[in-house]
Amino acid sequence: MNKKVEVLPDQAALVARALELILSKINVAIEQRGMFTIALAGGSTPKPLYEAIASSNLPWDKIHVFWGDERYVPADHPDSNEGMARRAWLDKVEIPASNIHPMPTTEGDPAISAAKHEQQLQEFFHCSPGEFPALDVILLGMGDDAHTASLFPHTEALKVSDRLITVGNKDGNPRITFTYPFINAARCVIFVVAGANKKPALAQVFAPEADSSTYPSRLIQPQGELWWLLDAAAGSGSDLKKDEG
Ligand SMILES: O=C1O[C@H](COP(=O)(O)O)[C@@H](O)[C@H](O)[C@H]1O
Repeated sequence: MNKKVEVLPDQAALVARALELILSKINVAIEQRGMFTIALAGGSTPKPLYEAIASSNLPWDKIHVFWGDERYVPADHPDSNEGMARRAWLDKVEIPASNIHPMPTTEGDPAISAAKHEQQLQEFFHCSPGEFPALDVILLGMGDDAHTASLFPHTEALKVSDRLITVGNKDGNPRITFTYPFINAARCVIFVVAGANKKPALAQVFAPEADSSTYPSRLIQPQGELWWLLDAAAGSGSDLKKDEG
């Protein structure tokens, strides 16, 4: 793993740096493999980043978009991660509909939806059950409880290591989420974290010893690059262990 930590002065600088990094990964992936695959985060932090990506002139037909987690609601629900990304980015650009790969959420049973998406991913990446394909970029946020994607503290999803997709649990409400080994198979994982409320969780995620079940973002140790992009409110003044690898 090659880990880099950057603390940016404010949210605008955070968005600009994340955009720069993603654009460079798009160029490399398309040059080397002819397409770029990215999984998006939900929540509030990435919205301005998605708006910035939408303003970029990109080869949309070569870009495939997935989600790292989803709330178990239809895409037109205000809580939907897919809905947020569509409004901020995907509805504004000429990306083919077949390049957008949302997590299914309308089957009435989250376990069925998770299994369906697992199969969709296996078909897209031409992989067998038990294989973990590598996305070019997985974008992640982190909650103030140190959850990432929908891998919440002390939930069953944290124990799932034989699948790409599982059912998450946020205070009794189901979510659909990438499993941690699937995230760890990525070529590049980028955390984008903003706000002073994330500071205590970050200190535990970066501590030499702490419990991964209590602080699930600790499980994210990808084979490829790991970037932690923090705004000053989240990252300044902390004794964060910086770059490794
Ligand atoms: O519920 C979620 O929260 C996390 C963190 O969101 P943020 O608004 O605090 O950045 C997010 O990464 C995840 O995708 C989302 O479903």
